Amino acid sequence: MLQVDKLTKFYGDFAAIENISFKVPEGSIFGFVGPNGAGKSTTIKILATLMEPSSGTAWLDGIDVVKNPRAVRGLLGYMPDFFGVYDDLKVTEYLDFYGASYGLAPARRRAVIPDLLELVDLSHKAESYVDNLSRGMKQRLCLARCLVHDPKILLLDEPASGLDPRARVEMRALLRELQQMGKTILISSHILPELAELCQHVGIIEKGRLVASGTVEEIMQQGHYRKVVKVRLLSREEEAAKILSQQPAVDQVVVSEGQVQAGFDGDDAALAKVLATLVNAKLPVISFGESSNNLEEIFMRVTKGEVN
Ligand SMILES: Nc1ncnc2c1ncn2[C@@H]1O[C@H](COP(=O)(O)OP(=O)(O)OP(=O)(O)O)[C@@H](O)[C@H]1O
Repeated sequence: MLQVDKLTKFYGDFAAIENISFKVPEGSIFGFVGPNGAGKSTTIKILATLMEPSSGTAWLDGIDVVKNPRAVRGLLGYMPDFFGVYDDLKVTEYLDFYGASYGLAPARRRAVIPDLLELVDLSHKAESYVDNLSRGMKQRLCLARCLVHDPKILLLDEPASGLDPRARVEMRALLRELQQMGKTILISSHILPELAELCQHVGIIEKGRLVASGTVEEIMQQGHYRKVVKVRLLSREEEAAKILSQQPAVDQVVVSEGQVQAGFDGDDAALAKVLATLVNAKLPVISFGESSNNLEEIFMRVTKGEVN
């Protein structure tokens, strides 16, 4: 469990973050979303004990990051948003170096490194020089490095930045695997749809302030966001649009690009009734679902200052 309480950080007179509070339940993935310069890296560096806050604090597994940074370090794995240069260091040597830094005995390091390389799919690169790896491979190696001491909590600052679509999918799969291994994960990103799919909880930060946090569902309730429902049909879209606009909790029905889209303000049971109505009218429905871009829509509205 990770708990952040009224965290504030000034650089001189400038407040990079102000009064940030949120909780990440044990074993869950928390998406920390915000535009460039919003204060994500500053927050993560404080959690990683690399920087002290001006006020407020955070607890990792109940341990205060300000009062007891040494104890916290053993619990966390931190992946920064950029890499250093590692001349003449092979992949295995790199992990061995980090293992030694964490105080792992040589025998333990020899046992753990092949497992880590297998986890991040780099076994075939064990004897390659780090500088010769592709960007995606370097990101995965950096993730392996965070895991060398088997931390409970991972703080990942834009782990998918600069990756191509395939490498992003692979990174997501890897993060899911780590969650299944029981890790609690905080991941920052501005790639919103991919976070919506991966994270159970999100926090949206803008200009140093947390403007929304909770599950995507909770954020939608807090801000009175409507869901967006999309329906694809073989034909008779106009008829479907008419039926939809007569349903309670449905508004702003539009037909575009062969599908019907509508705003919807209700729970899952109400949504199931809407689908049943379309099917009972014998409309040829191919697919019916909520927009996968909900988080993106929320983010755009929240950071435009339309709410809060
Ligand atoms: N050492 C520093 N001294 C002064 N200002 C800083 C320092 N580090 C960061 N800032 C400023 O604090 C604000 C927050 O920066 P931070 O790096 O935390 O944002 P971020 O959300 O991680 O952005 P990005 O996604 O671009 O990394 C920015 O305005 C940045 O310019």
